[in-house]
Amino acid sequence: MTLAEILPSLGALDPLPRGGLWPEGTRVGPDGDLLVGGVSMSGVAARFGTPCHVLDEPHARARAREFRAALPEAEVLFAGKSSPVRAVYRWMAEEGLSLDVCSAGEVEVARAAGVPGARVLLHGNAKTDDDLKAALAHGVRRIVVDSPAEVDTLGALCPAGQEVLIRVIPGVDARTHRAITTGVSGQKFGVAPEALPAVVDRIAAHPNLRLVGLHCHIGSQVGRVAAYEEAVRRMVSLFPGPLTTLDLGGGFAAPYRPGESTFDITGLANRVRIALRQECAARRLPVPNLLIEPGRAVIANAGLTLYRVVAVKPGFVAVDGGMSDNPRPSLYGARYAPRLIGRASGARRVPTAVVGRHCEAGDLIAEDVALPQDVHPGDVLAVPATGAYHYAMASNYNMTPRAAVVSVRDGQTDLRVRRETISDLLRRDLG
Ligand SMILES: Cc1ncc(COP(=O)(O)O)c(C=O)c1O
Ligand SMILES: N[C@@H](CCCC[NH3+])C(=O)O
Repeated sequence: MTLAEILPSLGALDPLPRGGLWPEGTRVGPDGDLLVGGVSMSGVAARFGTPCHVLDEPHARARAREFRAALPEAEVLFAGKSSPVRAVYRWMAEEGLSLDVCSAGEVEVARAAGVPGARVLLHGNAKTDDDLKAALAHGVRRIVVDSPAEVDTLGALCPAGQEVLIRVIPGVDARTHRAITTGVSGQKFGVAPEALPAVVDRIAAHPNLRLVGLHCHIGSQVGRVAAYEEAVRRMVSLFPGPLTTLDLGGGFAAPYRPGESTFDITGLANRVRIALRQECAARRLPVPNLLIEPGRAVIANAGLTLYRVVAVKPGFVAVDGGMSDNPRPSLYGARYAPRLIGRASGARRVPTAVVGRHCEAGDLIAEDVALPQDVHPGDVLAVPATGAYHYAMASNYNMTPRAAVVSVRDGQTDLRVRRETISDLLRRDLG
């Protein structure tokens, strides 16, 4: 069936697709409004303005618990870069997750959220002295060394006994977008297997550093469980001797459009657990503590973004945000599934491109989505799956103030990050 054949058969209130795209418990009201966490989304748009990022707190917490339940023997670290919001770091810590950060800024969000350094791990391919100093000042327990030279820089700054891991390139192709494929040679992260022994020796020779394990991260928006199994086997084969820690990184995929599936966390747990035991037994190594660093798979589908329609042309609906709050279409060719909220429409559904307000033809959010033909300026659109790497990667392109972040739960709304103002932006411009 083609889209054109399906469109006229849809009713005035299109059902929400199943499968984890929207936060758990999201409902369509009889008036076409969308209720998330018991809160009216058109009400949120009216009260907080648009664009507005909304996070469903119970959904985020439930996904965090799911990871812990699937891998009770592992330490689950929330990838803080995916949603550097104090409340989110706090929820994750309350659910028993640790935190992975990669900059002084993320360390400070962790500190402000009350996440103790003992539960934080720092990584990054080009950590500045400021990043390292911020981490050490907060007592960050583990730091992932990404290059040979970093051993000396870190060793000179840190106290005796600093726990370190080494990020290694496992040579596993995650088969995701090239810009976020990080487990193969020819990209900037980690130490090649052949360079590993020299880095191990350099750490061993440093009085302040204590090597506890190896780290890898094969990429992001990875759908294949088998890629992680492969990574476990490769990583254990690279162990220079018994180590207490194997950090497999994150990257577990999230659905962005109807029909895409939620990552199989239980499948991951089973296959990784077996691979780890087998590989360690074969090499007569003790089984190390397993660490994983999910970001997107925890928080992406807890989030949605509300936009107001500003302009309409045949085939196009333009909204009051775009690549400044969502650079993912331009970076990775990502596409989303917006829906009209706030009113029911019986108008014919027509294939529509939802585009942003920025000065580039590539500034689009969705192509070929079935929207009612009568969508007009002032309408509100809701876009699911925006909880990860949206607020985190927002920019001020075209001097656009960044959007607010609001969280909802049990009918309650909390403003977590206030909307930026043009005065905020001008204050930095000293003339
Ligand atoms: C080292 C590391 N860990 C964890 C993550 C989290 O990735 P994701 O949000 O895709 O789970 C990233 C980002 O890809 C990363 O670079
Ligand atoms: N920012 C990317 C993923 C990179 C994750 C960080 N290593 C995204 O939105 O898909």
